[in-house]
Amino acid sequence: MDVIVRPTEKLSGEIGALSSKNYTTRYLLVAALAEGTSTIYYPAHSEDSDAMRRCIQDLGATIVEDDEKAVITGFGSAPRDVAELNVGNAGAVLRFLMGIAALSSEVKFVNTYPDSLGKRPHDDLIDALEQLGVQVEHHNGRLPITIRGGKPKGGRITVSGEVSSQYLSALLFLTPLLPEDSEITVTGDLKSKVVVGQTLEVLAQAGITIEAADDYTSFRVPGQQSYKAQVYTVQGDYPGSAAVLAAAAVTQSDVTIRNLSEDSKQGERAIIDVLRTMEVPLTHENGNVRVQGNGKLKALEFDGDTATDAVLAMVAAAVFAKGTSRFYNVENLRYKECDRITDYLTELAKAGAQVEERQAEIIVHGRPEGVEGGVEINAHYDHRVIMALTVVGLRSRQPIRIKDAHHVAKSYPQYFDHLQALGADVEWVK
Ligand SMILES: O=C(O)C1=C[C@@H](OP(=O)(O)O)[C@@H](O)[C@H](O)C1
Ligand SMILES: C=C(OP(=O)(O)O)C(=O)O
Repeated sequence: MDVIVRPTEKLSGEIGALSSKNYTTRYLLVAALAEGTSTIYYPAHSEDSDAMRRCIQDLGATIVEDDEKAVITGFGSAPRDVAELNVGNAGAVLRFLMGIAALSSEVKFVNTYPDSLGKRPHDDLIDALEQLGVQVEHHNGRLPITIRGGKPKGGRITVSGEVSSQYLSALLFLTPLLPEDSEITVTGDLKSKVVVGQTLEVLAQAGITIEAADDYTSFRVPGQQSYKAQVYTVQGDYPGSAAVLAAAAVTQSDVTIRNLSEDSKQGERAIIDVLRTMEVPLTHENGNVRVQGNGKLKALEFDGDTATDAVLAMVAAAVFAKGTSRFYNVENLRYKECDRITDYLTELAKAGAQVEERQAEIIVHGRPEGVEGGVEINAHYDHRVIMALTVVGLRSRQPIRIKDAHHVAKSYPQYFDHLQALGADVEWVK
């Protein structure tokens, strides 16, 4: 399915934020790793969170769900034997479960998105699991991957943080269940460090003790721990909401998003400060973010690694800013659903944006006068490319057509419904 995005001058109205993807995947996982019954209020419903639901059920968890909550009875430290797991296109789900698969005798992760997740590297996690004596069969560090657990004991593990924080998070979920204590040392410059804070927050809520160095370069994890069954509530999602806020910022708008907590550990809450720095009129009170956009934005410089999943939305806003914006420290955007530097900038340039890439930077020469549009966009299987190009399309002179826009459902299936409710001229077409 494609989406046609037509120029839209005004957006107004109020929506509730979607539920956080990162917290949903984590709560589902820790609930599965507990032996009792946990309740998760307001879990996300999207392809990635459904992938975690499907896989933990395959591994022996039961889930009973209604509109408001998921009630999960876990398998504890003993996942059921399963021949294959299919994580769809979900990177975090894959990496977290590669860790947990070390508790099973043999699990094969299949490759259903050869042109997206199938291209992403997992070498650093494979290397760390091998240090625990786990056997891993892989294709040059990529899917399909078979993990043969063989009862790892724990001990000293070194993991690189250079490419993704998800490898470290995977080890933090696994090691508390091992018979011996573990010492994890992180080498290189840890990317997406803030997301590790979300992992530690959820582990603590699940009753797990971990001693973390302040800079996250080392962790001491006592072994023989057990995850406690708990009641969790999923907060609103900043990365997805960032795209809606960017849309409000580039149009004449009065848009409110509810349920975005001011003290969230999501790094992508930086969208608020970024838009403020860009001089977008905005308030954030009692979890309500209200943007009263006038279409005028000022360029900025920003360390993108602190808000990795909101960078594409920020860049889309910068396309219409006065001046040149620079998003630096973003090399790991190259290892996501697509190469979010080269592929994304190719699509932005097609739409008429003036952008430049460096190995670890995105540079945007803003065009306050708008861009031409009138093109077909390749989504590159990437929900965040789809959301960000939609923002650009709203302020293009000619409509743009985003091919295969259904991949937005990886994290935000209701994205276009939300935009339509705010008055955006967007339409699904076959
Ligand atoms: O741990 C997680 O849930 C995630 C970590 C981040 O990935 P990287 O650590 O690879 O940047 C983020 O981009 C992804 O959407 C979710
Ligand atoms: C990169 C993302 O997800 P993942 O790494 O879990 O596939 C994302 O949601 O933008």
